[in-house]
Amino acid sequence: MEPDIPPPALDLDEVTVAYGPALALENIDGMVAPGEAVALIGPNGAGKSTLIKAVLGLVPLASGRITVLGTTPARARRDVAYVPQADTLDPEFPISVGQVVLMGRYRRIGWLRRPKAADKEAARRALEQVGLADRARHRFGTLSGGQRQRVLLARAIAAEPRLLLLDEPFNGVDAVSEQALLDAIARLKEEGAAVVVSTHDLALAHLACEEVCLLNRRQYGFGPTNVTLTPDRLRATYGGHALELRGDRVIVAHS
Ligand SMILES: Nc1ncnc2c1ncn2[C@@H]1O[C@H](COP(=O)(O)OP(=O)(O)OP(=O)(O)O)[C@@H](O)[C@H]1O
Repeated sequence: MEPDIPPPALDLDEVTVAYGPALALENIDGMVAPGEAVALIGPNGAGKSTLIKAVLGLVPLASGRITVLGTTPARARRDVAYVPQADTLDPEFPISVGQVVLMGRYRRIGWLRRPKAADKEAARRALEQVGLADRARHRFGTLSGGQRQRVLLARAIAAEPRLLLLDEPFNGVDAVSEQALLDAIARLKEEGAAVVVSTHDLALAHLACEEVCLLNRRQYGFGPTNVTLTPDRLRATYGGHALELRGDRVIVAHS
């Protein structure tokens, strides 16, 4: 008998998305294996968030196909976690850090059931993994932006995802939070989860991602980071936008 080969965590097949008459994404093609991370890199408005929303099944495709964990985005949803940009959760919302993380369990336990001891333990461990175990009782809104981002990552970790989607998680976070985020991504990959991260931070792509997808409505490259993330390809992707190149490595790309 053939050994069972796990399906790709994510398979993009000629993915095209339109908002009315305007194409936001055109013919995006690529694959992410379990245990691997891909960085989505491109200027503002390139379609990175749109691609993440399409993988979540939140925007319809004009053509092409997205397969998540061997099935449709809607069917795979339970095994997919999403970390939005930290400023999308109202910091004034009167909820504790522990409660935010516990929300990650609800897709598994159902919104109407009470969390069990195992769920609370999973939430506690997730918070520990992002280095914020001592903040469980603090109000979410009292944390710094970087700490809030880590809490949202802990919520995603608590969901035990097989595919994790992160939308610009390193925007404006402090060095400690950045390292905590990198460590948590590394651990998830070790456990076999795949990670998709949209970012402007090219150093992060080099550090954490085996693959990159260069995006500006259409695809300017999708492949192993060390051969795909070249200055020439980046210039093409960013068009007229400013790039900061140090030596032959691109450290920061502004847009
Ligand atoms: N709901 C929408 N309706 C119409 N157009 C949209 C909608 N959402 C995004 N767009 C447009 O689609 C394009 C891609 O936007 P998207 O937010 O996916 O880019 P992005 O790469 O994530 O940018 P950013 O880095 O600024 O978040 C942009 O031109 C944007 O204006």
